[in-house]
Amino acid sequence: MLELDGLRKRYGDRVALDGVTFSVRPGELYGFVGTNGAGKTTTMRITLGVLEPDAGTVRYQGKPVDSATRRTFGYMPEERGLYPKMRVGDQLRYLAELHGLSRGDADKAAKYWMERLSVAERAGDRVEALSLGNQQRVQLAAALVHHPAVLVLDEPFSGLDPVGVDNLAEVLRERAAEGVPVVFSSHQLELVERLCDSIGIIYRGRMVATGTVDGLRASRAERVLTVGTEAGAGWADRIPGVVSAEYGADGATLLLTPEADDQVVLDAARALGPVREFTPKRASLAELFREAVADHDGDGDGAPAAEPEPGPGASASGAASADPAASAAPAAPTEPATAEPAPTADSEGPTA
Ligand SMILES: Nc1ncnc2c1ncn2[C@@H]1O[C@H](COP(=O)(O)OP(=O)(O)OP(=O)(O)O)[C@@H](O)[C@H]1O
Repeated sequence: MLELDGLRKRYGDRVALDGVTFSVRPGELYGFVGTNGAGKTTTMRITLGVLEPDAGTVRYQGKPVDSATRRTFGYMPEERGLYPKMRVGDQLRYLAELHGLSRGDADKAAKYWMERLSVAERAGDRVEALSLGNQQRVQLAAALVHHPAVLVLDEPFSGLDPVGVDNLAEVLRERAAEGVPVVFSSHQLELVERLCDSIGIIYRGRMVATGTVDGLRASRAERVLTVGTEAGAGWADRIPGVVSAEYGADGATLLLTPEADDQVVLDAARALGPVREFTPKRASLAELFREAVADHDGDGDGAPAAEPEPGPGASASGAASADPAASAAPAAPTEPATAEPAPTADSEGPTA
């Protein structure tokens, strides 16, 4: 199990993380979602030891994570970053060897992941000659090539075409099925809802919700029910637990408290005539996300607070989409895929 416990981080005066706690079980696919600037990248960088927290611990299998354990993790950083001048196949073999694979195993693993992620034809090309989407696939291969025990991926789906999205979703499901804890961040909430066992929502450096989507649905403040009936307006107004009701020609849309007994509502409607429809509305993750964020929004306007501009000295690497439901464009590669030293042969290393 991967456990993040009470992570805190400030950048100057800005509190980026304010006690981030969640855990990812073996075999669990965990979707980490949040508004821009909420703290996802900071959390992931701390998990991989690229950044030190001011407080808090990251544990794997019950022990604080050290650099040896981190070498067994697969990480896809938000800032991307492959060696632009290095050829795709050489790069993957090199990274696999850096993580301890023998030359032969590194070669096999590089070939396997280039096939799986559909970049095998580009094995001999320099990374800089690839389209951004294909660079992204190579970046994913780089995170996967050493058979990681844990996967931490910062917006792995951004910039992929629909085939690439499906391909990666299948790979992540497979890794999870083999018992790997997988955590990834994304602004594509429909995808996260479809794919993930558990979800964490971070807002302004705090976890505002975590659990399964069904669990989050069950704990929401209100439920929505559509009732198809010819009973006239006002029939549901006095039913205990009905917060509000909207009446139309085909029936009513009711807002219920979590404790309300929907069977009481059904009985009341049936007493007035036939009921043709009785449908609880399932909240989408996008709706749950907006509610969770609005509940924790200090200005009380129900809309997510805008991310303030970074202060002097802030990194520009947080560039991403402006909307939680939109996908981010991948950044140009700038740094190596791991926190390892730059290669010495056949490469000029990462550009600054
Ligand atoms: N190097 C830095 N220096 C100063 N402030 C920083 C730095 N990196 C991040 N921050 C700030 O910390 C907060 C969290 O940023 P972080 O990049 O972790 O958010 P995020 O959830 O990954 O955002 P996005 O979805 O936009 O990628 C933001 O307020 C950001 O401006």
